[in-house]
Amino acid sequence: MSGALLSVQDLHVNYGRVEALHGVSLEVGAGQIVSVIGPNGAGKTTLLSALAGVLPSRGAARYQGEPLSALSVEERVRRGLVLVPEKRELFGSMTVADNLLLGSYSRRSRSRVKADLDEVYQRFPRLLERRGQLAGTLSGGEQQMLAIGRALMTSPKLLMLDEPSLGLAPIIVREIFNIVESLRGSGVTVLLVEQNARAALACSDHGYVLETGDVKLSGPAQALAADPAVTSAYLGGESESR
Ligand SMILES: Nc1ncnc2c1ncn2[C@@H]1O[C@H](COP(=O)(O)OP(=O)(O)OP(=O)(O)O)[C@@H](O)[C@H]1O
Repeated sequence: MSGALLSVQDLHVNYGRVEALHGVSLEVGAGQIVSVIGPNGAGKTTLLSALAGVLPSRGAARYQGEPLSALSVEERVRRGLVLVPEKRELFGSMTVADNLLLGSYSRRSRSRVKADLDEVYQRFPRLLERRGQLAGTLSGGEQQMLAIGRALMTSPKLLMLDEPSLGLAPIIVREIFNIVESLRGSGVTVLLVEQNARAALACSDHGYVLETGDVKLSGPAQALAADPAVTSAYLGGESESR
C-alpha cells in the first residue's frame, strides 16, 4: 500500500535477551480500521507500546512518511499517534471531566478544548451524565469510553486501541465496537489490537494475525474472517459473514 499513514517493516522488540517481536511488518492506510488479532502473549501490546515509543525497537517504521525512530513519545502524540492502553490508565480519584481535560493538556486554545470536550460528550452521552463522577467509580465499559474519549481530546490521526473489549460484557463490547466503527466517519484511523477476533474483524478493513511475535496471516478483514485457519483458531470454528 503506497502512502500508508503507518508503515512498519521488520520490527523487532526485546525484553532483555528475549525477543518478543521477530520482524513484524504491517501497514495502516489513512481512514482504515486495521486489526491485529492473536492469542495471549502473541506480542500485541508489545507492538503498540513500541509504536507509541514507550518500548525501544529495531526495524523501519514510518508514520506520515517520517521515520518513527526520529520522534519522541511526546512528538508522536503531538502528531496524532495516540495509544489507549489496555489498562486504560485513568486517574481514578479525578472526575470524568478532569480526566478528559488531561487529554488536552498540550492545547493552548480554550475554545478548541471546549469544542473537543463538547464533541466527546456528544459521542459519549454517558460521560456527559457522569462528568462530575470520580473515574474510579465508573463501570468497566464507562472507563473504556473515558479512555477513548480522553484520547480523542488529543485530536488523534491514528488511534491505537489495546484490547478495548477486555473484561466487558458482550452488550458493552458491541457498544464499544460501534464507537470504534463510528471513528472512521470522523477521519480517525484506527489500529486495533484484540483477542476478540470476531468483533475486531467485523469492524475492520484489514487484519493481521500475530502469533508468538510473528505475523502469521494477513488480508482483508472479511477474507480473514472466512479463512479456515482463522475460524478454527480464533472464531470458534465457524466462519461468519459480516
Ligand atoms: N515487561 C516484560 N518483560 C518481559 N517479557 C515481557 C514483558 N511484557 C511482555 N513480555 C513477554 O512478551 C511476549 C508478548 O507479550 P504481550 O503482552 O505483548 O502479548 P499480548 O499479545 O499483548 O498478550 P495479551 O493479550 O495477554 O495482553 C510474551 O511472551 C510476554 O510474556
